[in-house]
Amino acid sequence: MEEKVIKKLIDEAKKAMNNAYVPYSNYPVGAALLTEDDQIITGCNVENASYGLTNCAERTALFKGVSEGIRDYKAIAIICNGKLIASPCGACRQVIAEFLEPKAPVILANEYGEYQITTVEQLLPGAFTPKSLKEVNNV
Ligand SMILES: O=c1ccn([C@H]2C[C@H](O)[C@@H](CO)O2)c(=O)[nH]1
Ligand SMILES: [Zn+2]
Repeated sequence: MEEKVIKKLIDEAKKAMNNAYVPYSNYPVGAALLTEDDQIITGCNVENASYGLTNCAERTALFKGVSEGIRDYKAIAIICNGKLIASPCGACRQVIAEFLEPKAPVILANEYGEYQITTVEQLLPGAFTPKSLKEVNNV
């Protein structure tokens, strides 16, 4: 990926992180998806007094995009506050694997602009995906 695009995605994820609704964890997270046609869709985590209803930043971004009719994504950047480099939870890894190719880059960043790049398949090896169901149902 071009450095310029990586930086732009991290920047947009950071802006989304500033909208995080995190009164319970105080742990804001932001995500930015790059669509196949080079649009950027962002999301933040949205918590709830009923804690288990919290929606992570990654899933917010994906559900926003899909609900707007966008299904093809080529990369995602995830950022969290502080020095720690972001790491998506298990639920988000599964949802990312639904919509991004196994080799798609996943950019994990911290607030200071430091980042590392991994892939969907490295985050969730042997993922259960739409392809798994296709082979069984022969569709
Ligand atoms: O990948 C992750 C991991 C955690 N969170 C959120 C959920 C919750 O609001 C807060 C603490 O778990 O961080 C995300 O948004 N994305
Ligand atoms: Zn998550």
